[in-house]
Amino acid sequence: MQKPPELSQTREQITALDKSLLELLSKRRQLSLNVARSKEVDVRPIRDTQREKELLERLVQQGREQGLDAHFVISLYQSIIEDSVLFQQTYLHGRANPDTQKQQYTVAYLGARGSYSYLAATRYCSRRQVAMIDFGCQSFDDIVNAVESGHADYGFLPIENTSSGSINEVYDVLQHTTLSIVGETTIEVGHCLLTKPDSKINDIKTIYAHPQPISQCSRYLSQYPHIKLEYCSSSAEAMTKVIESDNDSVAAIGSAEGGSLYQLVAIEKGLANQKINQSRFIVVARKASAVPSQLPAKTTLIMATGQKPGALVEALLVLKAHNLNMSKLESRPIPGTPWEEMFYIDIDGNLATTQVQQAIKELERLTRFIKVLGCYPCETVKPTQLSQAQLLIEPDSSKHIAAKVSSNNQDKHSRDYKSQDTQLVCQNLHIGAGQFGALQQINLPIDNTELATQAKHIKESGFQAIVLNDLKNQLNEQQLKSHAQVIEQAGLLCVMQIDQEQDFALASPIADMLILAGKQMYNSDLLALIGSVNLPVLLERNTMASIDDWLQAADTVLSHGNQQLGLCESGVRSFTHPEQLSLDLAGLVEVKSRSHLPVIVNTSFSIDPARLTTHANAVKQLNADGIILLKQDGVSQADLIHSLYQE
Ligand SMILES: O=C(O)C(=O)C[C@]1(C(=O)O)C=C[C@@H](O)C=C1
Repeated sequence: MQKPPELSQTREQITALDKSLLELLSKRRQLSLNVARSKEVDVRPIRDTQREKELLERLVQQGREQGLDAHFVISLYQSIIEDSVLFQQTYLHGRANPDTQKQQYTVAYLGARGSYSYLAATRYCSRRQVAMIDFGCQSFDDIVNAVESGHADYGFLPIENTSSGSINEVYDVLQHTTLSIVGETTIEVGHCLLTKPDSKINDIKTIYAHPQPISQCSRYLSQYPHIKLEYCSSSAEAMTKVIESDNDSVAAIGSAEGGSLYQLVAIEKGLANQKINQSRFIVVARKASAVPSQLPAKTTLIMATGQKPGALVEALLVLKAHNLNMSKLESRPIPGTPWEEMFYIDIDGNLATTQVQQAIKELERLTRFIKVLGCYPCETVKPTQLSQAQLLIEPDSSKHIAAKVSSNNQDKHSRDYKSQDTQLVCQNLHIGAGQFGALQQINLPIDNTELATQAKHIKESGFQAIVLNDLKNQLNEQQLKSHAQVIEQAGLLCVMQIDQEQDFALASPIADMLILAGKQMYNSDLLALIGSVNLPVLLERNTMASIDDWLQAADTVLSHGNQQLGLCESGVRSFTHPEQLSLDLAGLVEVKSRSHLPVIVNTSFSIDPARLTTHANAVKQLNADGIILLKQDGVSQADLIHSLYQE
């Protein structure tokens, strides 16, 4: 074997290379700032998931050429993109609130340097590239007082943790404050056992910690029943106790980063019960902030509905009616009024929009008390994923799998195989298991301006998605991508129909959902392909196919892994009117009773537009899980959709 280079020499090379990598990352960050500047001018959303998908796909390919694993490349770039998105958000939020721009912020937080609140505050300031003057406090009330009295610019309050849940005391403090929530930040909480350098785990007799880490590390602590637990008001206080102690038998629970500020070492790591342990903090300030429209925003409300039965449901229906997603609902008792609750609600939406304003106005009529606690940029960056197809499925090996699995095929579509109804979930479109989806099919070709106008009406009419078909004949890749972007900007999902084999490669990287056209129902290669993607798929019945054939084709798809499968009934050829399709309503009932898969009905080719309302309602009565309606020029289908959603 050839003698390897000296270890120290190789390490020097790695050190130099890492420095270059950091320089490149810093340059990339500056470029993303330029992107934010352009988006500020063009008023475009920060997030462009289509661009991210293209970027990831290219990088996976380039990485593969360099011998790098696709999953490694993806996870690396998901972090880089998260940083880029948050950096851009911070920049635009700062531009929209110029009076908050300072060289340094005084920040009030719980505990002292080294506490998790301190780490969250440091992270927040460093992203804003401002110096932080830290103002440690003994309690949440003290934090709020420090900001209200002007001693601090911002206060950091931990609001929830992924393992121990909501932090009730913070909700109680929020009931009475005049402060506004202006931001949020989430940090990874890596609990470690921190000791003086010479301590060993077997020597430890006392552990100091805040009650939250103690509850989050209960499984680890139960291994040492002889160790005494002493509660502290913050993790920083716990660390101080250890460093000030004159013996080596004491330890604290805290982060390795925090511990190093006290010269403590982490002798055990990963103490939390749950592998992913994160805490979300809210940032409060005296003045509310404005969130530019390009940023994903959250609005937090508190309200008291009174004790009338169903009052909360009524209030929540207002949010539903305005298509507002509620990402959190908490209730807390109101001091002095037993059995009455104050509700805390996080809405995904910007207070500046009429949608949110209108909802609040309606809530004001239904509630006894309502207050907006703040509107702020949402800092959760959901990572963009690539489908299996985009991760490049080797065609030969996929055929091999197809042969193997088909011999082990046991009626996967049947209710005997799976008793629960399958539900297709694609953002706000849910099909099956009691949820009804409404999709609008439009005719191509269409130009982007006209598409944007139509998409707006389609959204307003209550549909959740647009279906595009005849792709390859009508559009090139670029046009298809820009159509998908226009549809996404209208807040709708883009469903693409695979009419021929070439459509699959074109549509699967862009679409939110696929429909395999009935004429391809017997194409086993295409069934295998749609069975291998991580995308919801509807399998349309061939106009000549029996229900058995249809369900057998569904089994082929399910056998390849894709369980997000639904069926699409568009009509069958009848002997009475061979030139026109007729909707097989008896077939719909049969397939619903035999299979757990959701069934959506496409009325485009089988129903006379004059009788659409009657037929669409019949389809709903027969337990179909959704409907596809063809767009008709100059005809509004809003009333019809509305009636389908009435119980
Ligand atoms: O290209 C953009 O529009 C960017 O904002 C840059 C970037 C990136 O960092 O690559 C970040 C966010 C977008 O979602 C897509 C890409």
